[in-house]
Amino acid sequence: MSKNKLSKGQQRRVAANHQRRLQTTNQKPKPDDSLFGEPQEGIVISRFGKHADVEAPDASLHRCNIRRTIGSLVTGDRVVWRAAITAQAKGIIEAVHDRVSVLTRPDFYDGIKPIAANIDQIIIVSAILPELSLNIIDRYLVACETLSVEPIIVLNKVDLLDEEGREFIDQTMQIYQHIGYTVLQVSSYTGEGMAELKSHLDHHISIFAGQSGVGKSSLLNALLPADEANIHVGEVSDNSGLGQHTTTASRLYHLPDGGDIIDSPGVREFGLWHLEPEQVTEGYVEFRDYLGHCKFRDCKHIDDPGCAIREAVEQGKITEERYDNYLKILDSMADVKVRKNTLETKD
Ligand SMILES: Nc1nc2c(ncn2[C@@H]2O[C@H](COP(=O)(O)OP(=O)(O)OP(=O)(O)O)[C@@H](O)[C@H]2O)c(=O)[nH]1
Ligand SMILES: [Zn+2]
Repeated sequence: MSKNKLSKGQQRRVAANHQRRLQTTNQKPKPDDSLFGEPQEGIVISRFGKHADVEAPDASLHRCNIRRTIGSLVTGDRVVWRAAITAQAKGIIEAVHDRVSVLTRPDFYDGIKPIAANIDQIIIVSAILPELSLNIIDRYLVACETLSVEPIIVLNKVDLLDEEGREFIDQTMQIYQHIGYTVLQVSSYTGEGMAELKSHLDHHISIFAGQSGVGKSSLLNALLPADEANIHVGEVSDNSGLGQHTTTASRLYHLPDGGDIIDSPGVREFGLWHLEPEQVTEGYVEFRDYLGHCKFRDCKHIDDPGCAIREAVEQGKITEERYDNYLKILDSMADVKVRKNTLETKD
């Protein structure tokens, strides 16, 4: 046997070593264990780009990198992470726990984008200024029902109402109270109704949803201690009547009287196009008693003969306001679907 040649046994060992090396190099590089502390639990307070701020059980805040294997990570996610040994370095988030709930919004390019995780209550903020839109409230309610997240309707800026206005609002809001929803009338200016709002936020992770300019930031500022309350409040521009989009990054705040609030710029309007019309129907709580009683099994509850829902509307058991918005929601969904398809075929 020549000196340069390997015996069969040596060749096998070399091949086996090579294979082992290949296997190890194919694995994702692991962070150097010596640079990080022990794995611990945490909650994502804010997520931006490639990083996230994680709150440790001792309430300290740590900027972290995110393992590439983690699919999506948003404010409110519960994670397993490890702090960096050196103070300046970033920690690393290694795993995400299953979510109790996830709030999403449609994205023309990415399909559906998560906005916030583990919320158990959505505060639908509305106001008489810029406008009181029952249609938008109904859209949010359907979204809440679909997500199985508890909604609370908060009507802000009641300081602007005179006696007549208050009567009108009381009556209008009864539409929602009659079908079992909690409605709170508040003013972030005068503090009216704020104690009741606080008590509804305790023990929950909530998110404020609502159109620009209804006063979401102002409410949050009023709920937080003065040194934390630096959320920018926008001016309602005179000509459009709509506030500017002033809130930028999504963030979780602990409230001094208990409970957490996630403030997110991504929830100005829930798109409902990724829901099926049946889900909108199911999202109308007061329809539930009548579903299954229509003449036709595939009744769309629009203009079908023998529709139990329409009959209930005619008899005043379901309010016309809610039913009209139901039709509008279905209509707008059809619109957006067409827009989305057009965009997709262009690609
Ligand atoms: N009269 C009155 N005005 C209020 C009240 N709360 C907020 N505003 C005003 O409403 C405008 C909009 O308030 P914001 O808190 O910026 O509204 P927002 O919902 O956070 O708006 P975006 O950040 O654009 O989504 C500001 O001019 C506030 O001063 C209130 O209780 N009463
Ligand atoms: Zn029907």
